[in-house]
Amino acid sequence: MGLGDRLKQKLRAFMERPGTTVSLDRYEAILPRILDLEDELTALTDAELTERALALRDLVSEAEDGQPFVTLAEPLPIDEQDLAEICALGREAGRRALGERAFDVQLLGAMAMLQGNVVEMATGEGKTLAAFIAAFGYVVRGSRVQVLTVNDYLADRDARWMGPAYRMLGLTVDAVGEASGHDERAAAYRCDVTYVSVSEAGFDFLRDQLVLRAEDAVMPGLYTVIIDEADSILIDEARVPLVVAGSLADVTSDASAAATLVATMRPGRDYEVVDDGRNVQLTDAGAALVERAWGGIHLYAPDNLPKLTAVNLALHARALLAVDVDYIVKDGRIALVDEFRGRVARRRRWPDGLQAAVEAKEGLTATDEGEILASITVQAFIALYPTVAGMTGTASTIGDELREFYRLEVAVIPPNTPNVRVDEPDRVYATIEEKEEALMAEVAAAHETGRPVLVGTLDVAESERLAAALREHGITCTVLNAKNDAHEAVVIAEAGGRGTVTVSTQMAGRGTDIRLGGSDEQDRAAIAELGGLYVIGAGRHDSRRVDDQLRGRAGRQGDPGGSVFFVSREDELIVRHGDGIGGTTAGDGRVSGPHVHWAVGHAQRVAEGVDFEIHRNTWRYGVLVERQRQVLALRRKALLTTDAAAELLRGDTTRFPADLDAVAEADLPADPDADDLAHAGLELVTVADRFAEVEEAIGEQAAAEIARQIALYHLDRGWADHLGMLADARDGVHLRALGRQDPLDEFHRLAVPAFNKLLTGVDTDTADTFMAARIDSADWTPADAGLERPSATWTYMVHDNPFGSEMERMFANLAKMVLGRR
Ligand SMILES: Nc1ncnc2c1ncn2[C@@H]1O[C@H](COP(=O)(O)OP(=O)(O)OP(=O)(O)O)[C@@H](O)[C@H]1O
Repeated sequence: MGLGDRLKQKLRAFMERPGTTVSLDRYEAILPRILDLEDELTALTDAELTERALALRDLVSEAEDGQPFVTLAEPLPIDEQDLAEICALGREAGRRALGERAFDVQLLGAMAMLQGNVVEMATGEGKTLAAFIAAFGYVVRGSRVQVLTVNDYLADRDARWMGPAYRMLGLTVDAVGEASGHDERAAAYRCDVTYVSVSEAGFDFLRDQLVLRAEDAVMPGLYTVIIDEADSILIDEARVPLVVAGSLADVTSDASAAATLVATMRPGRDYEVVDDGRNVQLTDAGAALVERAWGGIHLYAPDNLPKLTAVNLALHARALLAVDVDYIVKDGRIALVDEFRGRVARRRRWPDGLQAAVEAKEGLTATDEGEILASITVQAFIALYPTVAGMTGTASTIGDELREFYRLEVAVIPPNTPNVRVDEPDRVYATIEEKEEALMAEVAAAHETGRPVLVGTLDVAESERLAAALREHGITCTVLNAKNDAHEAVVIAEAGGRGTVTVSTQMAGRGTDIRLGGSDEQDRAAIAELGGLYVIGAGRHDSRRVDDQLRGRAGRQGDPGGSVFFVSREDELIVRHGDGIGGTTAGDGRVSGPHVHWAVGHAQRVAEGVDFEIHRNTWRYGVLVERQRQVLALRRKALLTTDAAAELLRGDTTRFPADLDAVAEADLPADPDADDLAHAGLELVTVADRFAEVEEAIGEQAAAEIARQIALYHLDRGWADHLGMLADARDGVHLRALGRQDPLDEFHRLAVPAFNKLLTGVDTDTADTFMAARIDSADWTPADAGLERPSATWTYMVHDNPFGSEMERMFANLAKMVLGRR
């Protein structure tokens, strides 16, 4: 079966997937038992309640030879009785300490999370409290818990907010943020429950992989993780590599010269945008222009590869990345915009020189990208936790991905109060202009009545354009986007007020709590009477989840509300994946017909299918590297915590010359072996003998420490080189894919022997360094032999390569073939 057939089969399976979710029957049956227990618990004093929770923990200790508060590699299993007891205690602590008694649906959510599921709970249904109960449950079953959030703010907020309830149950809790120092981090991770953003946790994990003394690591290990906004972290960010980079990289580039040159080029003549706007290539005329401008060079000569790369990157930056869509310029820096959240994506960079190309395009100073010292994708990082649970408002459409990539199931929790929001069918127009005209009229009509309106847009530029148009129509509105996020809290607080019109990017779509009647909710009843918040989407996103999150801003906790999306045939999603969508067009541009709505949904499903395939494909590349990383991590841990390096030297019988000065003077062939050395009359000594001498001179412990530091240096150096090599190999492999070899097989053919060489290389390099050095004091470090470690200076996330590949185009065409036209 060829690659194409395999892809076709997979895509078909994806399109025909069953939407199964976890049954809640079992958990519902426990609810009465929780009520009974609750009666008992309300009679206790606070101190007695704490005692009761601690008694649960003691059960684990007893099972583990009476050790107090043990942390197990995996939590003990949780049966019905445990679930009931945990939920009753959690509910009671929440009621007393926070003034919030968990609703039944929150308990269902907590129980489902305690069984290692991802729960879908609608906006405002109180996921924070449900997660607290689940976290408590995992701790009393012997685990430590990290609650992963999407940012520092939420980690801090939730740890503070839930803190009193945890403490009432005898648990310790803390948060880690970017500003936390080393000792604070170490202490926070040793609490029973730690709230931390996924990036901070990932960076700490990576930095721990680079420490030179075991006691400098901040994380005591990875146990249970509960993931907030699970779809966002597990799917949208899954492919993002977290990176720790060092300062020794050589940064010379032609970025700025290339940017100047490319700015003079004309689209169509000098370069072409291809693949539905996902790729760009130089024409012959363009290449000739570059060659002339750079003094008659031959651009495609191997020596000029760096120049060709610089031109290609500059073209990408110019033609495919747009300011106020993909990034904004803020305070003299490029800030990437997160496509799913509409926010500035903090600490994100484009990979492989693209960042520098965009900086050059905007006339900014290039920021250093450094050499990658350690790296892990979000998905691989999450996979390291033995126990995973999560929660989000939108999980049911990604059940398959969660199952395939994480072996997680989704439990859909019903809302506490039924959802009465009215979701109208999409309104489809022929052109963007007609669509926006109709959207204006819809906003104006709703605004006239005083009903609050939230207009959702796809990017910063669109939000600004629509806001300006609304103002021209005499409608006052507030804009919320990555550029003016400083006033977010105020804007959101008032977005549900009478007559308020808010134009926002996806920023308003997740985690924002829009209250009817504005912050004081004074007008609440009247606004509810008007129909509640009206969400109007200016276009559909590639992912249904983003649209659903936007809709979810209306109709929260049983409020009235409404939503509708406006779509045009010219929208990017429809152009790329919609196949025209059919229908007949009325005088105002409105398109109608039996298949129009189906066609819009179809375009979105194709986009999602493409994304899934790319995710799966990048993951296949990542699997091998991740396995290598794990092997290396074990090796490193052994070096760090045992005297493995000293053992190695002690047992090494390779002979080296005893007197290094004599070697310089001896008459030797280019690459001498031991025989050559002996022949030249040099005295030889084995590594083992030399090591014994050094031990004698500076003490066993000091010698072992020096051996350790040399080995760690070579291991880390080798890994950084390996990562660099793999990145280059991947690019090369894709070129080779055109030559019909399976690129993944090719990649493995390169990566496997390189890694094996790395592992053996560490041992020989360690011996070489040791023998070449003159170690006469315990203070000796590898830096004395010129082996400088790059300091782990930067942490960042690599932004998904935005420009398309052969692969993506292929998937999109296949998806269309598989789905067919109706
Ligand atoms: N059992 C409860 N009793 C009373 N109030 C509650 C209860 N549970 C949650 N709340 C309140 O509901 C609001 C929403 O809670 P929370 O922020 O946890 O929701 P969420 O599910 O995380 O929403 P989002 O999807 O917007 O993040 C909060 O103001 C919280 O205090």
